[in-house]
Amino acid sequence: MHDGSGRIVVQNLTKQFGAVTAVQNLSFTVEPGSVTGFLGPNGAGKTTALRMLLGLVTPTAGVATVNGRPHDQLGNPATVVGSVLENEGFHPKRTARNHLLVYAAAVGVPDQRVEQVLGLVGLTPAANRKAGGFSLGMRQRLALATALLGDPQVLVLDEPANGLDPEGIAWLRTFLRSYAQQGRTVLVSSHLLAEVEQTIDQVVIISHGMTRYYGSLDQLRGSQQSRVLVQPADANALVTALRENGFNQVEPTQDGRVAVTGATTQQIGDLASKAGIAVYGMQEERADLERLFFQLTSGQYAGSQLPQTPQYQQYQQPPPPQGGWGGPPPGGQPPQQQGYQQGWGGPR
Ligand SMILES: Nc1ncnc2c1ncn2[C@@H]1O[C@H](COP(=O)(O)OP(=O)(O)OP(=O)(O)O)[C@@H](O)[C@H]1O
Repeated sequence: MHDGSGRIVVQNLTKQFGAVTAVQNLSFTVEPGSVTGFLGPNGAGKTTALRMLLGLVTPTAGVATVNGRPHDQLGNPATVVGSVLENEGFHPKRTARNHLLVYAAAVGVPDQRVEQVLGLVGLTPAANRKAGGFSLGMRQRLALATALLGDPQVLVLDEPANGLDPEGIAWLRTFLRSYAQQGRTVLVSSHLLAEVEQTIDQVVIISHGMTRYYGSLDQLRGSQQSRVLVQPADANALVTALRENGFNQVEPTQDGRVAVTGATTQQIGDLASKAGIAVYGMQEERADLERLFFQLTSGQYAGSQLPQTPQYQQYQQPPPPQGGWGGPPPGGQPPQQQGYQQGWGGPR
């Protein structure tokens, strides 16, 4: 059984491997009922952070808890947190069902649970096949089935989309969302925002072992000011009219259009109509999340300091454990930038 809420709290977590600081003062909170992406480029410190959360690596400083307790104080951890950290080797000659039966006995759940988890991950038809002949995608499903044996409140998955075909990714997306909708906590790492963008609602972005941003994906998206590209009959007249009405972020483009930031299509349309300027089309540019993700994390490869985009201040304090998804720290403007990360395998 799981007690408490399934909340994950990471506070000032640090891991030093000799001269290498893999994780540096990392703080974030993951609330139940949502899918949270744990994002960062390769080497950002994702796996190390997840391993500390799962009690596999001892922190140099700081603490990571589930339901307010470090992993080693969870009692029977398999019933609280299920994880898939890396592509652990399954015994190649053992069938999927037998593999699960062995682990079911180890975590103290009845054999019937094996049939349930096989069904949950869509592996029932392959239950009697040997894991040695499985594709990467099937091995990932088997790893997930193993993590689900204890019916955990919290799921922690490191790069779960690796090796899955588009159908598998769509399946995983639906599975994780419905898992979270049951009030459970899902934390999924990835180094590709696009891979998890449609699955997650919350995001923790790390780079250089530090949190760069955490909060809602919508808020991150909303922080990117979108532009409207307007095709008017008279570009100069529209620029003048917009500026006269207080819209100063207005630029004519080389193809005769006008790029407007900070105004809605309705505001622009109304204003053009009042000024008697015909408008033949308007196109709203979507916020480019990928670009923002790159901006937040690229310093890692450039060897530079944290990006200092004005609207992203360096994140200083973890938010209080309660009060939703971290979001920006109190008083801060969204999104907050701080210092920074990710695998699959069976139970520990
Ligand atoms: N056992 C270890 N000994 C020394 N350095 C380590 C060890 N484990 C990780 N590191 C280093 O810590 C940093 C973070 O590694 P980590 O594997 O946590 O990053 P990651 O974000 O998971 O990367 P990836 O996406 O490539 O798996 C890297 O520089 C890595 O080389």
